[in-house]
Amino acid sequence: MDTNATTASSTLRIEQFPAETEGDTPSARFQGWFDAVDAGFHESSTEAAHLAEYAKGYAADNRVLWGIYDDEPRPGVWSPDIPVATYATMVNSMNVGGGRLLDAHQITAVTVRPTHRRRGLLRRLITSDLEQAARSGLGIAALTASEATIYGRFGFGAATFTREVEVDVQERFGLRTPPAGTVEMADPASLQQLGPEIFARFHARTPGSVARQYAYAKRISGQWGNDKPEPDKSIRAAVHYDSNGMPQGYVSYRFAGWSKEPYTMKIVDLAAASGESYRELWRYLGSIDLVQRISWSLAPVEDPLPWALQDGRGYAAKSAEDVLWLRILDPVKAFQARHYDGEGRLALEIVDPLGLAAGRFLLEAAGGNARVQPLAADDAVDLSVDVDVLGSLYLGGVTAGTLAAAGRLPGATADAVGKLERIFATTAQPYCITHF
Ligand SMILES: CC(=O)SCCNC(=O)CCNC(=O)[C@H](O)C(C)(C)COP(=O)(O)OP(=O)(O)OC[C@H]1O[C@@H](n2cnc3c(N)ncnc32)[C@H](O)[C@@H]1OP(=O)(O)O
Repeated sequence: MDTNATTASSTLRIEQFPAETEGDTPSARFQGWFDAVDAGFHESSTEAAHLAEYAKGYAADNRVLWGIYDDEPRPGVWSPDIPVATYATMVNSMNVGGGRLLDAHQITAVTVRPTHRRRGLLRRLITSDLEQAARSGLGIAALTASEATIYGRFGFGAATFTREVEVDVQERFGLRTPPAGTVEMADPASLQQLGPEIFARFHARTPGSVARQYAYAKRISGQWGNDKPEPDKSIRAAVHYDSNGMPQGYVSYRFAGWSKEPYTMKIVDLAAASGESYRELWRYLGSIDLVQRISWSLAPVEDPLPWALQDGRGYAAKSAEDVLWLRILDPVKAFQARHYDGEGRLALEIVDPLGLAAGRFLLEAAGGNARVQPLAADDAVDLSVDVDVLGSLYLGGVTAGTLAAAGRLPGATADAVGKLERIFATTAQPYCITHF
């Protein structure tokens, strides 16, 4: 795609391209694009030698990169090969309950140069991208947001949350359940292969989980550090095996250093294919000597751990953070894909400022499935819902009653809110430990 757009000072051109490498070297276009992303997120410029690794990973993810280029920069301005705005997309599966997976259109690497902000460049990129994604048949779009105030206007609502927790692992630490299986320390490099295998089973059983991009296996196994694709020797790892000797969970972690008191071990990544494995990994973490606290920034909001501990007060929940923001692109596809714990029949109008999901629909849920049919524009409906509010409701991370109390369902009767709540109610809180 090559779209021209004129501003007061220059002509801006939009390009869409894959992460290309020429042999072992990333293309000049990729280098310029990456430079702009680094600047947008206030990172140091990535060394040329590392770019090839990232380009390889982005190619494996099938990322589509977008750049807006200023072809007529003033003299002395940063190279015209470096875009004034960046944007990227890829498609990965999302667990939508009941073990069902739906492809999600993921948006990432959104930056606009300070000199070009608030001129509508993000709006231009995201509206054009969402239209393309909807046309290509994708039912839902997803992103993780740097700020909570940006994406609601484009139809995204916060849908999953995690908590930062600190667990006291001194004398008071202990689990109520007897040990099951064994936990072994592992060569972190083994997680390059084992990590994704176990994660795939966690993904299959966890509503809200999103499949992971290439970099994850590298980072959890210490082959890549957080800030560069070079080995991170501080990473340690352990694997839980069930009583049949099958690996069921892993944790990778690093020590926060002797200058930080209380002495703290930080979880880098923890994924378990069963509740038992989750508890056993914590039993292991609690047994590490010379450590007083385990910290984890991605604990589930409804964490079983404090209920598994003999002393639940050793578990301190700190801040909560939104992770996935969802945007319905195709209501029929998205709502029919989802699993339903609730039942009911609801006629709803979707209000969508971008028009993509707008319309009236009849949703009938029973036996875990829903049938969704478009209605005529003048058919009666139970209530109107903004598309960003539906994004928040989609996985059951918040109830319609809570959103009504927050004033996010204006004009809806208590009866209609009740219907909406019953249909979308889920027994499990959605949980996503994938950032992208
Ligand atoms: C998925 C991700 O990658 S999240 C990462 C997002 N990127 C960052 O946080 C990096 C730093 N920030 C930036 O690069 C830019 O400020 C961006 C990308 C957030 C916004 O880009 P811009 O081109 O300035 O946005 P644009 O001019 O298209 O604004 C569109 C609308 O969003 C609003 N908006 C843009 N940024 C923000 C913000 N940070 N907070 C609140 N509102 C915002 C604008 O006011 C405008 O509103 P309106 O249409 O109602 O008038």
